[in-house]
Amino acid sequence: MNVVAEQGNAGAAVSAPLLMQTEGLSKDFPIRSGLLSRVSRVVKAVDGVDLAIPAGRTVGLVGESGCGKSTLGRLLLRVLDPTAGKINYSAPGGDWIDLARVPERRMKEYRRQIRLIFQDPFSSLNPRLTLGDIVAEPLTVNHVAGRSEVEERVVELLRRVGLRPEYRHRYPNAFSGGERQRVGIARALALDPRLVVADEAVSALDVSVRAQILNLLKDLQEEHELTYLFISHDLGTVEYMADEVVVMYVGKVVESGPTEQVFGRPRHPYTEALLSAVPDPDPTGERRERIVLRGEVADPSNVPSGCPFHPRCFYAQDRCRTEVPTLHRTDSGQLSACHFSDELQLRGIEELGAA
Ligand SMILES: Nc1ncnc2c1ncn2[C@@H]1O[C@H](COP(=O)(O)OP(=O)(O)OP(=O)(O)O)[C@@H](O)[C@H]1O
Repeated sequence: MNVVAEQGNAGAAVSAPLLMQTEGLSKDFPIRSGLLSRVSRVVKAVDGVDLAIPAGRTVGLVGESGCGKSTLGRLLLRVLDPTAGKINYSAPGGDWIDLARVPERRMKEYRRQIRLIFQDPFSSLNPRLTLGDIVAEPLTVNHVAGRSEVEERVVELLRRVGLRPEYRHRYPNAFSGGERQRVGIARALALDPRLVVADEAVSALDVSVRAQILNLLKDLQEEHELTYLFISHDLGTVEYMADEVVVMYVGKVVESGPTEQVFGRPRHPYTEALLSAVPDPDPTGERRERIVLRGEVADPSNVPSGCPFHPRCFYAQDRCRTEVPTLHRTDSGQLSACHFSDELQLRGIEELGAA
């Protein structure tokens, strides 16, 4: 196992110690049908993923809906149990622990260190709880603070995320989307985590509110040396947030590397197509050249032969239909799972007209 991400996920020197590194991580969902409930097909939601997350950095995880991003995020804190693979985690004492093999009763300790932020932090919460109760819940459930201390911590957490402490007596329905997400962040921070998995955390917010929340996440990262796995289908947001980016297609990583490099000069046709679909920030500007993604994301229970992207790829050759490409280092340093990664002249975000 690499303990230092000299080459990141990635390519260019990142030289930060790793906080987490998965090896061959996979998650199958068996689908049962019929009277006897037999397994009729298996959805390969995450399929052999090696993901390196450097400490104190942000790794962006992108791909269309259904590519396995959320499943991968949930595997990291064992909300879901993996079917195969390792989740190597650098614990506070410096030991490497394979979270995939930690018994469920011991996961509580690690789930304090790895927290999840959702799109709607209130969807699973009791609407009759006040904001203060909601932020306090991780503290009381984990018995990390006494009654009076909890109150103090809640006030401090609300301040930290830019909410007025007196809001703690109010109920969630009194708050805007941005305020609700600030509460979600306060809850995630309550236990002083080391890794935060943010799953579409700003996707439902208006553009101006989204920018405020992204900046808050960046400030908190600096203050608390946080590490983020930032999951989003919005490449513009990922470009702003992430040091490194990992592109997933049908459960597999198809490209990864430093964000500037991957978005500036992609080495996989799927990344190029995703970039061409980023909305143009200047509506009066020249129309962006669009590489329309043909068809739908492949069915993860019936993955096409050869390269899983070949039925949608404009550059596909015979070889792509039969031979599965492996993730390899390209001549520019990033990783790509395209047979023709070094030959194709794919366009980056500027050439496509987004910058
Ligand atoms: N519990 C489940 N049972 C069966 N299939 C599932 C389950 N959870 C996810 N899947 C399937 O696994 C695949 C990956 O889903 P996942 O939600 O991880 O993708 P995603 O990239 O996060 O997309 P989205 O942004 O829409 O959530 C999809 O085909 C999805 O239908």
